[in-house]
Amino acid sequence: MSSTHDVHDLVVVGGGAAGMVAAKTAVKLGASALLIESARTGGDCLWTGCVPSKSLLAAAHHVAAARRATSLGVHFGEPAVDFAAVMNHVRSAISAIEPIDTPEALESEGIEVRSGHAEFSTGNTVLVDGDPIRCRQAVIATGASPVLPPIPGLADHAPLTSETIWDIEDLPPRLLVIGGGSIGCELGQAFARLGSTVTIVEAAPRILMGEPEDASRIVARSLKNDGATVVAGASVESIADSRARLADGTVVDFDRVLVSVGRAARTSGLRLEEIGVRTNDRGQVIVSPTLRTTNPRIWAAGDVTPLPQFTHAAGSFGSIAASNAVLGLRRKAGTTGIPRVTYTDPEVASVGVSDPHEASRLTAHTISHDHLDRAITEHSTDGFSRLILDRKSRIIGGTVVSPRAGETIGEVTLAVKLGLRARDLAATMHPYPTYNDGIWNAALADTREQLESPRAQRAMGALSSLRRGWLRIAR
Ligand SMILES: Cc1cc2nc3c(=O)[nH]c(=O)nc-3n(C[C@H](O)[C@H](O)[C@H](O)COP(=O)(O)OP(=O)(O)OC[C@H]3O[C@@H](n4cnc5c(N)ncnc54)[C@H](O)[C@@H]3O)c2cc1C
Ligand SMILES: NC(=O)c1ccc[n+]([C@@H]2O[C@H](COP(=O)([O-])OP(=O)(O)OC[C@H]3O[C@@H](n4cnc5c(N)ncnc54)[C@H](O)[C@@H]3O)[C@@H](O)[C@H]2O)c1
Repeated sequence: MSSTHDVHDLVVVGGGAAGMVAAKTAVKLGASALLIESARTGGDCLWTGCVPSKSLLAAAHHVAAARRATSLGVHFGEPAVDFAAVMNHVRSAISAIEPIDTPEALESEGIEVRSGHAEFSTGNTVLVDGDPIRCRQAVIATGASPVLPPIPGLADHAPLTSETIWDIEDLPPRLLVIGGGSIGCELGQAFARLGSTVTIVEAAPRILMGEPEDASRIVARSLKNDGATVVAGASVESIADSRARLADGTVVDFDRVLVSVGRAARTSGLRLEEIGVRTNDRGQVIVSPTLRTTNPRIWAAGDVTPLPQFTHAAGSFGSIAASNAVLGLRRKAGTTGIPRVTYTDPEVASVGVSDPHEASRLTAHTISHDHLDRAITEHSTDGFSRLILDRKSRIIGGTVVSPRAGETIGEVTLAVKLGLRARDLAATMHPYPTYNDGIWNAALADTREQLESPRAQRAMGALSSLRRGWLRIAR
C-alpha cells in the first residue's frame, strides 16, 4: 500500500488504547500520523481485557444477585447458566464497542493505518512487514502479553491466559487460577459464580497485594462465599495429569488452568537495542517523566512502559507522548492521580496514597459500611470508605470497597487532583442515601475532629461569647 506522505510526522507502533489516542492527538494537533497494528486495532482492552472481562463479570453478577436475593425475601431458585449464551453476550459487547476502534474509524479522523508487524530499522525508519516507512518521530505503544511461569508440566496442560480464555466453549468444571492479582480475582470470581469450582493459588501472603489489607480480606471473603478456594502464600511446584502439586504438598485437581501472574512488555522483534531505546530489567521501555525513551526522537506509552497498566493511563499517556512529540512540549505523565478499580464484587477502588502506613503524619478516616445506610438497605455492608489526608487535611488518596466503588472513586480522584481539603468535600451536599455518602462521612469525621481541637473550641467559645455580648447590647 502506498503512503500519502514521504515522511510522517509521527509513526505510532501499536493500535491499542495508547497508540490510538497518540495517533488521534497527533492529527488533531495538525501532524501527519501513521498507525501500525499487527493484529486488531482496539488492542487488549477491547478484545481480551476490560471489555470481555467486565461483560463476563456482569453475567456472573446476576447469578450472585439471584442467590443473594433470598436474604431480601425474593426467591428465584438456583440460577441456570447457559455458558454459550454468556459468551455470546461477551462477544456482542465487543462488537458493540468495536466500531469506534476500526481502521476505517481511525482513518475517518485523518490517521493513516497500516496492518503488519513493525520493527525499527533506524531511529526514523520503521519496517512494516519489511516495507520501509520514514518518520520524524515515533511512539512505541506495543502493550504487554501474559507471562507463563516456568512450572514443570504447565505447558502440557494447554494453560489459558487472558488472551485465550475467551475462546473456550464449555465452562470448565474445575478451574485452577495461578495468580491472585486483578485478573485472577476478577476472572476467578466470574467463573466461580458461573459454576466452576475455582481454586486461586497466590504466591504472595494475600490476594490483591497492591491494595490495602482490609480490602483484600473482604474480596477473599466474597470469593469464599462464591465457593472459590483461595490459597495464598503458596506456589504451584509442578503439574501432571491435571493435578497441581503445591509447595506444601497439597494437591489441586483441575480441568483447565488459567495463568494470571502478570504481563511482560511486547518488545521482541522491534530491534529497540539497535536504535538506542533501552529497556529495564523487566523488559519494559524506559521513559522519562515526559515519556521520551533513551532515543530522543522516540516516545513510549501504555503497558510497554513501567507505568501502571490501565486503559485510562494508556490513553492519557498516549496523548501526552504525542503532544510532547508533535509540539515539543514537556508535559509530564503524573502517576499520583491514577485511579484503579478491581471489578470484583465488591469492587475495590483506590487512588493516590491508599495505605495510611505509607508515610508518617498522614491521617486516615475509614467508615465501615456497617454504618452506611445505602449499604444497609442493599444488605451489602462488607465494605468501607477511606480517605487519606495530609497534615493540612488535604485529600491525597483513598480506597472504597463497595458495589460500584469504581464510580465513587471518581469523586476522590477529582479531590486529589484539585488538592481539595476534607472540609471541601464535607461542605458539599451529597444525595442520600448513596455509596458516596461513605467518603462524605469520612470527610465529615475529619471536619468534626478539627472542630473538636482545643484551638477550634477556644475560637468558637470566643465567638459565641462575643455574640452573647452583642445580643445583650442589641436588646
Ligand atoms: C483481562 C484483563 C482485564 C483488564 N481490565 C482492565 C480494566 O477493567 N480497566 C483498565 O483500565 N485496564 C484493564 N486492563 C488493562 C488494559 O487492558 C491495558 O492496560 C491496556 O489495554 C493497555 O493498552 P496499550 O495500548 O498499552 O496496549 P495494547 O492494548 O496491548 O495494544 C498494543 C497493540 O500493539 C500491537 N503490536 C504489538 N507489537 C506490534 C508490532 N511489532 N507491530 C505492530 N503492532 C504491534 C498489538 O497487537 C496491540 O494491538 C485489563 C487487562 C486484561 C488482560
Ligand atoms: N480492573 C483492572 O483495571 C484490571 C483488570 C485486570 C488486569 N489489569 C491490569 O493487568 C495487569 C496484569 O494483571 P495480572 O492479574 O496478570 O497481574 P498482577 O500483577 O495484578 O497480579 C499477578 C499476581 O500473581 C502473583 N504471582 C506471580 N507469580 C506467581 C506464581 N508463580 N504463582 C502464584 N502467584 C503468582 C503475584 O504475586 C500477583 O499477586 C495488572 O497489573 C493490571 O494493571 C487491570
